[in-house]
Amino acid sequence: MSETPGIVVMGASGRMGQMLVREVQAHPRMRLVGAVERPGHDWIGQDLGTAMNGPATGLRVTDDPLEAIAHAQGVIDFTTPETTVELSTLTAQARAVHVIGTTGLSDADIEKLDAAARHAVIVRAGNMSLGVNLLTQLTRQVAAALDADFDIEVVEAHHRHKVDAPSGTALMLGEAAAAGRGLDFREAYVAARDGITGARAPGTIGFSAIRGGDIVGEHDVIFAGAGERIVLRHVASDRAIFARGALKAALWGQDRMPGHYSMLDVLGL
Ligand SMILES: NC(=O)C1=CN([C@@H]2O[C@H](COP(=O)(O)OP(=O)(O)OC[C@H]3O[C@@H](n4cnc5c(N)ncnc54)[C@H](OP(=O)(O)O)[C@@H]3O)[C@@H](O)[C@H]2O)C=CC1
Ligand SMILES: O=C(O)C1=N[C@H](C(=O)O)C[C@H](O)C1
Repeated sequence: MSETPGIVVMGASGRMGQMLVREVQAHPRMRLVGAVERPGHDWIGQDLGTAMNGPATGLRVTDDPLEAIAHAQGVIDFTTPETTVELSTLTAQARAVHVIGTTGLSDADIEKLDAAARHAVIVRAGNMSLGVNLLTQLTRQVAAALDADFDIEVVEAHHRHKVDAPSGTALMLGEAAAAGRGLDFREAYVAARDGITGARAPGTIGFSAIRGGDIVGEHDVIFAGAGERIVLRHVASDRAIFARGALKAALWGQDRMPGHYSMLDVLGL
């Protein structure tokens, strides 16, 4: 294994992309070897540091992921579902660890990632933070401990720019609750209530999404019974928690067997 793996950041100008660039640059056991943006983006051809309003780094932003990945051991990708799926074939060819934070992936997208993971290491999670991954385990335990009289609802809040709902984290928490309670997640899933919905169906898990301002990410798992309510909550106030998890995943993935892993594998939870 390389002592200091070379890392490429996809979507380098994004909210997560810029955070990831800073974290990789500051990491004592990583080297930033590439920064990729979409074709036509203003940053293409610019020095990455200058584009980020800082000192020059000598690294130019490219729109050619293949060129960027050629000499990398890891790619950290918080972009869009289309970009992530296309990239997975390139990372598999290059045998680079592909760390995926992108959410909003369809079942068909995930099947394509499974195919790429036959040849390369993919670590994917809708939330890379330690706190949320621990919360999934707690959610599973609480769902298993409480009887079916406790209705399960997941409420999430994010900034106004977020394009997918429910969030990837909400889905992780809902899946954990379904597993704990022995429910089929797809059958239990209820994501929208509007108008005359009828009374709440037993055995369902409801999802509600709030969008506004600059909320980084907040998630409640509510277990609502008769006369009492348990609320498990995670509040993210700094995107660095996601970036640090992603860096940990990129290091953990070095020299692993090909496979489609999660942050639970990385964190040993
Ligand atoms: N798993 C986790 O822990 C977390 C996951 N996320 C997820 O990460 C994703 C990104 O979030 P966020 O950073 O807020 O979003 P942004 O829109 O700020 O960033 C996405 C970046 O990807 C760029 N991009 C789009 N297409 C391509 C392409 N073909 N090649 C290279 N770059 C491309 C975008 O460029 P342009 O804007 O010009 O299109 C943009 O700069 C979302 O799915 C979000 O839900 C976010 C935080 C934590
Ligand atoms: O888009 C975001 O910002 C976030 N997305 C992830 C999600 O969909 O859960 C993780 C985090 O909540 C921030």
